[in-house]
Amino acid sequence: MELFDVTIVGGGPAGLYSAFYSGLRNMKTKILEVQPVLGGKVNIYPEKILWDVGGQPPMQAQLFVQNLVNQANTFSPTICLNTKVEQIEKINDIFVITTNSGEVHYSKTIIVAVGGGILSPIKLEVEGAEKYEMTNLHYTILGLERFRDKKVLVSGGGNGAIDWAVELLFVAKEVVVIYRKEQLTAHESQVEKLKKHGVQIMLNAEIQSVVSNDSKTAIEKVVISQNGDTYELQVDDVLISHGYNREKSLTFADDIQPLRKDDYYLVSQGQCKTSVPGIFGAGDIISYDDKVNLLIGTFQDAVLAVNNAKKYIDPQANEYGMVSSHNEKFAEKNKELLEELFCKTETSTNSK
Ligand SMILES: Cc1cc2nc3c(=O)[nH]c(=O)nc-3n(C[C@H](O)[C@H](O)[C@H](O)COP(=O)(O)OP(=O)(O)OC[C@H]3O[C@@H](n4cnc5c(N)ncnc54)[C@H](O)[C@@H]3O)c2cc1C
Repeated sequence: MELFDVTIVGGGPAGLYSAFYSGLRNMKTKILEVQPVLGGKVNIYPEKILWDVGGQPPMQAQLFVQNLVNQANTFSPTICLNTKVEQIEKINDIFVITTNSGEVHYSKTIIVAVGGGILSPIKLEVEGAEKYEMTNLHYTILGLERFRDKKVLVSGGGNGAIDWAVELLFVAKEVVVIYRKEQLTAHESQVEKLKKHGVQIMLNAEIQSVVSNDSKTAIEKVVISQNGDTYELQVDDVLISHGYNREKSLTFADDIQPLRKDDYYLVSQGQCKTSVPGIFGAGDIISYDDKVNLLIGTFQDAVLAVNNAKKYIDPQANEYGMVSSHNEKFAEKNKELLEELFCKTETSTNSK
């Protein structure tokens, strides 16, 4: 039986930063992630340019994930992909974690970082729509270039849909947005951008059916109902952003049920502690007053969760860790990085 100090359930931003910080605090760390890749729901929007992560230049989400994964690997945690945690129980002070394949993992503490659970996009409820998923019906943007000079219909009015519509403005020939409600619910500044570009926004509107092209391989027209009327719209591509179904996969044994909100989010008892000693939470899964689910918040949660896990294992441990970058663990790495930097500066000076 290999016993870990911390087992992190979920390899999204909260889990990845927890792994980094846990290594910094000398804890033997493991990440269990259900998907074949790390990064969590940032993988839903790989092309999006992130502007709101403190101190980071604007960068595409896929690069941000790569940076997070590299940082998480700094102290070489054990990482198990394709591993869905199904049940957590506590036996003789050790957490016993069972996965979908029947494997069992053992840990002194747990950090639950499962975000919104296992997400899958809510599909377009139109007969036969699924057969166009291989061609021009999309539930995410994987490569903006694909939409160059196309007429794209975006269905949805929340942040996800409107962020995509704004990105498409730079490549698509035309963007049309339809939304079933009276008002778009996305950030005002993004909605403003659409309006400035003269994007057609149809409210109180829904896709009623789709009409395929002659070869029946792709959607050619979309039939839209709006306020009792019906319209046909010629399209090249259809992008659906109707939210996500969430699988509440993770269960806890009866004697270690953390306090939950809405039967799902773990209610924070302060400092990312849950109501069960030894189980901590970080990122979108943890709920407290005025919580905003953003990337920056996941990092602070992760630090608190890890520091409390450390304290749980070793009550004598320094309560708040240390100013991270002053940690002596970086001394050797700093030397290497500074030498590299010095070499680069020398080479560029010599070549002038
Ligand atoms: C469309 C969209 C755009 C966004 N844009 C921004 C933005 O511009 N700026 C910003 O700051 N934030 C943005 N966010 C929010 C940000 O992505 C989240 O706050 C962040 O990803 C939360 O990280 P997390 O690690 O808590 O959860 P997640 O990213 O959800 O990661 C949780 C991980 O846990 C795994 N998991 C779940 N259940 C299990 C299980 N039982 N066993 C094993 N693994 C499991 C999941 O597969 C996933 O990898 C956006 C979110 C969305 C949906």
